[in-house]
Amino acid sequence: MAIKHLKYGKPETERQEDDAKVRKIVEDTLSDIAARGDKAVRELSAKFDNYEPQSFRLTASEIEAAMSKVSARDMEDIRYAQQQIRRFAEAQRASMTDIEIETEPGVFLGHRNIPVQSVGCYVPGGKFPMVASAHMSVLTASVAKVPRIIASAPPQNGEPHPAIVAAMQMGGAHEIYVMGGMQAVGSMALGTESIAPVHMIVGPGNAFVAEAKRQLFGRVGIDLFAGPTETMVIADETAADAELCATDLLGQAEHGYNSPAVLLTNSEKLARETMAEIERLLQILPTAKTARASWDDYGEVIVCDTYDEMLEVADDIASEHVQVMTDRDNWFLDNMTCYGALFLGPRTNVANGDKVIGTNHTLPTKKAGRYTGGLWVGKFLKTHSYQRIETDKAAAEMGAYGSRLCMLEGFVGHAEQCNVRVRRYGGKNVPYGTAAE
Ligand SMILES: NC(=O)c1ccc[n+]([C@@H]2O[C@H](COP(=O)([O-])OP(=O)(O)OC[C@H]3O[C@@H](n4cnc5c(N)ncnc54)[C@H](O)[C@@H]3O)[C@@H](O)[C@H]2O)c1
Ligand SMILES: [Zn+2]
Repeated sequence: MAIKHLKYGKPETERQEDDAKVRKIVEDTLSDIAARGDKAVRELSAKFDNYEPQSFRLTASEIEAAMSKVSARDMEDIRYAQQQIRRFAEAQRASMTDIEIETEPGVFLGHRNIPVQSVGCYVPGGKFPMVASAHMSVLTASVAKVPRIIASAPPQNGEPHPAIVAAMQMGGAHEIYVMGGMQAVGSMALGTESIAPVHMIVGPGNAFVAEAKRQLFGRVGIDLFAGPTETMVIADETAADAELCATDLLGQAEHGYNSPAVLLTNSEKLARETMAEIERLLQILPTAKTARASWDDYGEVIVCDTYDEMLEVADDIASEHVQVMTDRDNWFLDNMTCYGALFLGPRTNVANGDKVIGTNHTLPTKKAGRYTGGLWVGKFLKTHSYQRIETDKAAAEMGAYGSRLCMLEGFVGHAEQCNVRVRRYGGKNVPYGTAAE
């Protein structure tokens, strides 16, 4: 087995120190919002976004005014993207059905999928106004029929971003706020004098946003841990070249200063050519400053001997995005178990997934792909079970088993819940505090 690193990112210990700093800042901020509500939110907004509006919530006429600034071409593109996302989300919704079966004569068990009743969708917009995140969260919640969908994005130069407002409104948001980062997530989850709290917070964001959601989990639901973007390219010489690999790595490294980009290949030649191509592109990419920081601190190049080794490394890293360009893309689809989403073959790419193709772009980071997939309509649905017994005979029979199994554990009160049914519906005399025969 030979797995060789041609380039390493920051060591794990340094990454953990960064995480600890973020954890502390978020903890203090959330306590402050819980204690001082709107006042705290106002101060944070002034400090981080230089934004102090009358109200953080947009009125109907402010929404209309913002939307009127969006060009017809942009509106049409947003509509197209939302159509693709809706189509796929509706098909996924249809895959989840309510069920009811008769497990024994007269015994009925079922489940119902019930929408979360209120959600807060965070749409990031610090570095880039992420219009697409509005489709991913708001529109998907609409397909799930969530009755109250509120959405928030940071201001851009002191104003709501027109295209984000349009995407939120077209996606079906019922309330639109202009708040950024931790203060948006914190106020929607905890509630303030002016914002009624929600039951669940969804959407991606920077390290502070992701950490705020993590800390709020329990008090509210969250979709998943979706922090700074990560990308992995799995490539061999048969399907990819240095230009494709380098472009796909830098395309996602530009998200911020802390976006891991990993090349995994079985060709040292392709690896070295890609590294050279990355240096060339970093001279001309207009967003090279952040892409360079990410590549220097978090970029990795790993060369394996075999496809099995590549699979093992890929599952271990569990990257958010995995672009596969090999002679066996479907083999990776069949065998990979830990990742956010797969992008198969050289003809598609992560940017398609980010913006338009229809799969959700809110995906697990920091190895969360080991225990969850990305945001999808199912995350907005709660699956609740129920049971019903329709015959006296079934009540007495199930009750007798139940009674004995309760007594096996010493639960006399539980057993009596069963016994009273055995007596009433089965006509049997089960003395109080004993197991039914
Ligand atoms: N995992 C996913 O599914 C996914 C999808 C899309 C985007 N992303 C990630 O979302 C992130 C978006 O980050 P962003 O920063 O551009 O936007 P953001 O909206 O997440 O954060 C911006 C806000 O952070 C606050 N802020 C600014 N400086 C701060 C500081 N020093 N401390 C605390 N808060 C501060 C401000 O209120 C600002 O409005 C990127 O890292 C991107 O990779 C992830
Ligand atoms: Zn992206």
